Amino acid sequence: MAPHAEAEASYANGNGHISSDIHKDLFTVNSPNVVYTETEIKSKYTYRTTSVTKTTEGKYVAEPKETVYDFKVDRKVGKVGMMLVGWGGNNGSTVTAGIIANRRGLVWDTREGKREANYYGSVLMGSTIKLGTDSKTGQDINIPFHNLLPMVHPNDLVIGGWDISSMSLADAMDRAAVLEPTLKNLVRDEMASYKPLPSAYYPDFIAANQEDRADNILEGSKASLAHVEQIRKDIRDFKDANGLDKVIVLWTANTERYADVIEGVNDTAESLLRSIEAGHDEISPSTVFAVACIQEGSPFINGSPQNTFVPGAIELAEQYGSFIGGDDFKSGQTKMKSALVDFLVNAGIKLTSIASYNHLGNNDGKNLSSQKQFRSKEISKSNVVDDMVAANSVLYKKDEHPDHTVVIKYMPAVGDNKRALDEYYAEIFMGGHQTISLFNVCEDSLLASPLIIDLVITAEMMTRISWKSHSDGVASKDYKGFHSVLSILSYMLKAPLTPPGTPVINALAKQRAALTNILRACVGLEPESDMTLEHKLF
Ligand SMILES: NC(=O)c1ccc[n+]([C@@H]2O[C@H](COP(=O)([O-])OP(=O)(O)OC[C@H]3O[C@@H](n4cnc5c(N)ncnc54)[C@H](O)[C@@H]3O)[C@@H](O)[C@H]2O)c1
Ligand SMILES: O=P([O-])([O-])O[C@@H]1[C@@H](O)[C@H](O)[C@@H](O)[C@H](O)[C@@H]1O
Repeated sequence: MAPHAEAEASYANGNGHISSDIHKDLFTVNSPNVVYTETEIKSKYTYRTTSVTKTTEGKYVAEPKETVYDFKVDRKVGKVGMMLVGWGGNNGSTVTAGIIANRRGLVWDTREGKREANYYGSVLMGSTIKLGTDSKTGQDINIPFHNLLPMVHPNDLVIGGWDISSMSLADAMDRAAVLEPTLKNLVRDEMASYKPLPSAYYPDFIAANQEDRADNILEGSKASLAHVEQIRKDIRDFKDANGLDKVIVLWTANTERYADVIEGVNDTAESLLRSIEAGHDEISPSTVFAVACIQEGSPFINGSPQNTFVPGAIELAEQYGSFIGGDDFKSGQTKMKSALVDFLVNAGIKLTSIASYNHLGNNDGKNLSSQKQFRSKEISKSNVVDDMVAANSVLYKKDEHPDHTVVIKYMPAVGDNKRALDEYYAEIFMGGHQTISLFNVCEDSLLASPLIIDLVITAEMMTRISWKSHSDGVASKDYKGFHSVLSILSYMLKAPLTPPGTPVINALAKQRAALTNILRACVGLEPESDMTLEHKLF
């Protein structure tokens, strides 16, 4: 029986697809540095970098460096829960319906004909990576990204969550007006059975125009230990009720205003916990969720632009060894920007102006029509070019950067189908100019939902990867997890959160390469190289 078919027989879990360790069935790495056991993949990996020193004459000395790591991957994925904050929103209801449709292999009628459930737009479920080259023909061998390591299949995710709106997921799906009625009707019964848990609602953090939705809230309009404990209990109850091994929590609720970072209030783990107990009004619902998840040991990801992870929250995550990640899904206009700016600047074209306008008519747009909430989004949408510009001292003097403006308008008529209009203006050879004008219709929730899946799958995977380093040829004693701040998630995010003091990378290609190559290293494979010397040196 073909290995894949064998896998089908041994892993089909009643949903008609292979779950658990798909990796084991598609490829193995034949290397003295990689060991497979029933429960683990262990690899010894040499990380090669170049250390650069500047001389007194202003020259550089480049020195190749090697660091040896041991990686260990737990092959047992287990049963995974995904709890969404803002579950009844456009993204929350859409991703839930999408997973149900995929799990059941649904096909529905549309004006353009029949459509099948898919995971398009998910980098893990919809794209491939180059495993290597064929030993005989030299041709690239590309495999589905999700086969690189054991990953939870989204069809297996058990979904729950919270919302300040009490609407069932079926009614929320109708309110969202994202999916075709023919599809909605196929998932309606299951969606109607889903009811969001009541949530923490502090009116000052989101637009006043959201108040009419807030009929499903916990008692108290400011941070409190009671809210933290209730959220922790909700996670435990969800885990117990569904026999889960772990729960990943993701914020897809409304964009909040920025919280002021205040010494003695939220600048340290201790001050943050004290402020929550005191009901300080500068502690946001999203930070309360982050604290609850950190203390419960559930990875927490922020899909919105606000500064949920105030310094105290990051310190708390480090103290607990819990994973956090964010901020703000990178779904459409900004995703395009992070690819286009990378291309232009790295082609030696001097981008001098970026005008980003968009209008949309969903509830997110309604919330963003309030200045304080828009400001959170403006920040995350504006900073995305900083690293690419700063890296090119040929085009830009120190602190020089393109003009960059971000405009978002609320236009109810277009609903979830955001219209993004961008103009990129650049200087080219000998005083010439290049003007690129883009009109990009982004069906926002259909672009964001696959990112939610990628963020949750990756965060879960990181809970099963540990490492230790070698010094003078001797490996350190114990394995440990990656840093609490999961910067590996940056490909899916506009404003990637990184460990304090480490650089932020926004260039889309670099972000995907980091995700790919870190996971390749976990099975002892070298970084993906497009040198193809084998096709040049012969
Ligand atoms: N393409 C995209 O859709 C995209 C891209 C990047 C970021 N985002 C961000 O994702 C978030 C969700 O987007 P959406 O289109 O689903 O918005 P939405 O307004 O449809 O959904 C947000 C949901 O959160 C709920 N909510 C608000 N405060 C809450 C709280 N304290 N606790 C629990 N629930 C709460 C609301 O009732 C609503 O149901 C927004 O912050 C948005 O900026 C979306
Ligand atoms: O990801 P992206 O398309 O650049 O940005 C989007 C904005 O253009 C949109 O106005 C906002 O409502 C979405 O939440 C999202 O942030």
